[in-house]
Amino acid sequence: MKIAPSILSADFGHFARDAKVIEESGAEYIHIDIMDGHFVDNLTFGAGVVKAIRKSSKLVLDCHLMVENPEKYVDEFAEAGADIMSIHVEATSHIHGALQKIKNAGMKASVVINPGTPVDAIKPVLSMVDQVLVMTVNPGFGGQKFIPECLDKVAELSAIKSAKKYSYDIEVDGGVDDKTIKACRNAGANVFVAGSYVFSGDVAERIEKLKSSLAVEL
Ligand SMILES: O=C(CO)[C@@H](O)[C@H](O)COP(=O)(O)O
Ligand SMILES: [Fe+2]
Repeated sequence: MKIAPSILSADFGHFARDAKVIEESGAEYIHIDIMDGHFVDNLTFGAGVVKAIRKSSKLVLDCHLMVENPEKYVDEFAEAGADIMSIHVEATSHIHGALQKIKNAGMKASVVINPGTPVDAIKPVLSMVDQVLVMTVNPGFGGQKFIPECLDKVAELSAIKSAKKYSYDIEVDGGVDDKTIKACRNAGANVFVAGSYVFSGDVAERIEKLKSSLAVEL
């Protein structure tokens, strides 16, 4: 089980400081949301910010690209120090090639599906990915309400993983807090992104609360 605080909800003027706080609070990943203003109606930052965070943290940098044609940026993110590169199946006509490019560049390859996209859309690439990210809100903004229907897809991916003996992690992203995290875990997720929940209080306390919610029996 891994907690991935999203720096989309952190202080944009103090990423290095907030990355340290995340690390000291016991989270396993730092989730970095890259948005291009085309694939989603929001603009954030690019590989330069990943490079800066890499200098101040040893944590796994879990980069979630909400950009059109993400294959164009693979080398740039690898050089910046990204560990995991998540790309949306809806954002490229060449999902297999793009994931292969990420693996060839030495990063973990992760495929993402939006709330309106079925698991069928990524079945052909499930044997090759390190992680599947199931969006539990529509991408673009932090602080949105969790969409519980997305958990059926988490359960479906978990069943496929067991049946085919695949080894991908299942990550959920959007509206995750100390309550919704339990339903995500029960459906089969093992990586949990949380932005507004973690940063709207004491970061260490909130991460601890997420971890203790996960420790409660199924
Ligand atoms: O990818 C995204 C949003 O598109 C996320 O990673 C958000 O940053 C999650 O924020 P919360 O829903 O946890 O506030
Ligand atoms: Fe994200």
